[in-house]
Amino acid sequence: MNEDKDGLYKTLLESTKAIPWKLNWITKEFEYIGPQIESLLGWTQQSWATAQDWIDRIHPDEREQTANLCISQSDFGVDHEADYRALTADGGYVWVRDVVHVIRENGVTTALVGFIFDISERKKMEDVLLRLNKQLESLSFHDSLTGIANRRMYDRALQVAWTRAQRNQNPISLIIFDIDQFKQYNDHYGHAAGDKCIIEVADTLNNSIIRSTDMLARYGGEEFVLLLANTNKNEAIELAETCLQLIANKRIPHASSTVSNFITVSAGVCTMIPTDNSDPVSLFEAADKMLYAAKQKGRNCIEYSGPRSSVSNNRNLSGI
Ligand SMILES: Nc1nc2c(ncn2[C@@H]2O[C@H](COP(=O)(O)OP(=O)(O)OP(=O)(O)O)[C@@H](O)[C@H]2O)c(=O)[nH]1
Repeated sequence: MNEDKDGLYKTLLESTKAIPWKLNWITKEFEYIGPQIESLLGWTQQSWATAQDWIDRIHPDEREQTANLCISQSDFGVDHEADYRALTADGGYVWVRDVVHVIRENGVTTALVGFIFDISERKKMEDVLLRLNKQLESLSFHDSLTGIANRRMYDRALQVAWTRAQRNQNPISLIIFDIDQFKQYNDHYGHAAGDKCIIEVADTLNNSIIRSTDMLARYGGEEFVLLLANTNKNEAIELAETCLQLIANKRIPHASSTVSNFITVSAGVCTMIPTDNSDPVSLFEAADKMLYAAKQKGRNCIEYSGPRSSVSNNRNLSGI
């Protein structure tokens, strides 16, 4: 009767997808491993003699960590599980999950029994999801037309840069650029040409960036913001002037402009050293006011509040 029962259990265990095993924790020798292991990894049942065989067949990247976890948990008598890549007989790897139950006698671990599950499909799906999530995250922070940062990313970057400037009492500058008479451009050349023009202006502005802490974003429509951490007023004005010149150099025809025969932009510049209770929105509002002033002044120019600072420029502005 007992033999029948044992036979039944063995048949059941050996017909599951999960691979059963038992390891003597005193001798560190395998007492049993299901025959399914051979179809999963290619190694024969007999080749699993000791715990070392198991350790040797774990991918080197997670070998030490997995073995250490298993040894310490087993010694402490704690059931555990581990995901790792198991070496196949032909030199490949398969992602598996090992679920381990610890058997103790009088407070001493005597054996481990466990199941090995093939989780390679799940891992593949996880990789795909991870890649998709990364893509999605990147898309949600980038403008789809120009590929530069979008307003969402700008808002986040501004918050970080503002807090840092507040803490270190450094100047922070913002330049808002707006393409002049862009409605007329669209009306004259069509919306598709308008899109191309926005891309070219974005690329040109982006090329003016020389510090890793500078960030250009498309704020909306034909409006761009250039956020400049640790940049004083003089430096920001000079950079804005460089940008206007770089765009003029592109000589993008704009036949219906009353300002020039080519695309021009206006810019508002603002620099602040944040005080304790100041708000980053105030930086944008002040720069926007200056942009409005530049438009009022006739466009294709830069406006900033107050006199130019006398602090010498230490930004290595790109040549024009
Ligand atoms: N092609 C294209 N046009 C856009 C896009 N976003 C906004 N626009 C257009 O940009 C134009 C902006 O027009 P306005 O805000 O009147 O400003 P403007 O004509 O540039 O005039 P000023 O700013 O005063 O010089 C509108 O005609 C919008 O339709 C876009 O993604 N692609």
